[in-house]
Amino acid sequence: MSYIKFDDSKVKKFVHENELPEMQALVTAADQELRQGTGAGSDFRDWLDLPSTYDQDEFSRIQRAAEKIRKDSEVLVVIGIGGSYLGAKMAVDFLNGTFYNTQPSSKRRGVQVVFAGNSLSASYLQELTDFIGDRDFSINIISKSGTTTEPSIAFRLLKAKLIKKYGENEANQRIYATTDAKHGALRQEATASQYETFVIPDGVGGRYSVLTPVGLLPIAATGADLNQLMKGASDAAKAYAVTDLKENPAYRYAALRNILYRKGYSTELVENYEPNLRMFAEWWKQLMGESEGKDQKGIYPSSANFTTDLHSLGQYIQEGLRDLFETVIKVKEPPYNLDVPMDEKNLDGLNYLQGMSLNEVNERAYEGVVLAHNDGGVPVLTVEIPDESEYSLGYLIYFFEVAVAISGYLNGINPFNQPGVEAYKKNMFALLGKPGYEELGQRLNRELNQ
Ligand SMILES: O=P(O)(O)OC[C@H]1O[C@H](O)[C@H](O)[C@@H](O)[C@@H]1O
Repeated sequence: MSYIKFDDSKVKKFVHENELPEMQALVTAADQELRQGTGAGSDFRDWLDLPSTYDQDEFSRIQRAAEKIRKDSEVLVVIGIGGSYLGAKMAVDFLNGTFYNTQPSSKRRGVQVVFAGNSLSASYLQELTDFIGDRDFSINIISKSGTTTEPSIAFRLLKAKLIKKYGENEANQRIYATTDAKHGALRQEATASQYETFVIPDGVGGRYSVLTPVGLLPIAATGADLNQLMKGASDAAKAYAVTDLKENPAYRYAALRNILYRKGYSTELVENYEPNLRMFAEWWKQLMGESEGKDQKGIYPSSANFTTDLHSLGQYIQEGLRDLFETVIKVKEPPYNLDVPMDEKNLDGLNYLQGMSLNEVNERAYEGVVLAHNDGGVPVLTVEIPDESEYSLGYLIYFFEVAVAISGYLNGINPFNQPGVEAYKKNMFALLGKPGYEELGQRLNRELNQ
């Protein structure tokens, strides 16, 4: 029995029964490319075995650092963007719930965790600085390259606040740098200022890095169980190492989304029925979008939060352009449940739900939505995890990581690079007057003034 329940019954109408078995040969070939390193981008496959081969010493150091942060800080500011942001944020929200940061400290397992360096908004940074106020805080700066503009600017500003409060020596002991083992500006600064550092392994790209120190330190700062997280991922690594599509739901998911894509279903909406999974979709969008959107092709990864968006996007999903398919991430047993209360007056007419639990209502909503969207021409896949534990999250992360790698090879692209993200950066540098970009700057300014 698979730990994750993958339900593909609601794509049957859209996929002929021969199609999946006919994908087996291609999936087997993609699996070989991935496992034997014969596919494109093979230098970036170290996430595959990471859940069982990670550096135990560093893992213990992360836990000790998290303990120190929990003792000497009320707030941890995590600075990073893209893969150096989304995984940690997604996991912190998933494991701790929507109101974690606003809970009184007596109810929280760890420190408040806030994120910076994921936009260029001055207002956001000012509000975040005000949120910290005079309270004790630490910084975890995360950047693989060490040169990304957004986190670098945020780090300058927040480091200045830290130094002002504690002086340079103590400030340096409150800065934790997660970066490349040897290269990059952040590595240089960390060495010079003697920050405690953690390594983003060479063979792990940003969007595959949540189970490295990138995600692990912020997650540990909330008091979550890292061992269980890694155990879930390593059990998934074993479960999803089989090539047979009948036995491997992650590969089946990859194959089905490729079958659907070839039929013109070019947008995938990942959906949830639990608000603490909102950020999961954001993490998933980077994983899918940067992995697959290249060579002028790829499924467009999008998301919706239910039942919220049934009252906004619901109309489009039901009756708009028929190029959508949905992947629902479902939690079998959410951490809490409530009964719908009885109301004597029954003015809202809801007494027929009396005694029913809210989770049951949510479940009926899910079932109703799947059938309605199916009738409207939308294929629906469901990925169900038993609960919101660390173990389940580790399992789920690995499910999507291995699925997108296979899916990318099925679609004939390199799932591990992201050349396209450089284009805007070059333009931005040129427009900001960065040395070395003068010629491009002149051309862009002429274009802007036309
Ligand atoms: O960790 P960093 O080097 O700062 O990179 C952060 C992010 O920025 C880049 O633009 C890439 O598109 C992402 O793949 C990466 O995760």
